[in-house]
Amino acid sequence: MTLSPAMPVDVVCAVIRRQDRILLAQRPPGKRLAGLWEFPGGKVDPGETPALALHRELMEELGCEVRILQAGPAFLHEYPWGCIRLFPFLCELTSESPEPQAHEHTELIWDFQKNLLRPDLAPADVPVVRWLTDLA
Ligand SMILES: Nc1nc2c([nH]c(=O)n2[C@H]2C[C@H](O)[C@@H](COP(=O)(O)OP(=O)(O)OP(=O)(O)O)O2)c(=O)[nH]1
Repeated sequence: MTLSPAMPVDVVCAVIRRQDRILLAQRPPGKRLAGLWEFPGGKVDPGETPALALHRELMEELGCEVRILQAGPAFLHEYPWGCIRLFPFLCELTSESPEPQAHEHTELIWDFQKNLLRPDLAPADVPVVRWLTDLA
């Protein structure tokens, strides 16, 4: 008998670009992947589109507003606790947006795109960085 794999959890993330830097956020203690760096975002709620989820999560986590420049392909990643389907969006802050603040993360950094493949990046984000590199 073959078991059907569990349905992946849909997660959106924002690659927010400002000049040649990208915003990275450090996951807080007590959460899965604590201490690793990720692109801000989160789980898509039932009935929500990925784009709506992105705007909601960014307002909750960072208090900022973005314009979506490009939607990437969805990337599947299997963690020991389950599978996620990650929808990346290349974005920029809107001209009226407040500066992003870490409401839920330990720290935020604007890092150069060439530095994103760091060893402490969330593993599911590696293909997102490759997608970004291929866009350039
Ligand atoms: N937001 C975000 N989540 C990511 C990224 N890469 C990655 O593996 N994830 C994972 C971490 C979480 O398991 C899940 C997103 O969940 P979340 O951020 O909404 O909430 P959470 O930490 O409470 O999730 P969890 O511990 O319950 O899994 O996707 C990323 O770049 N951004």
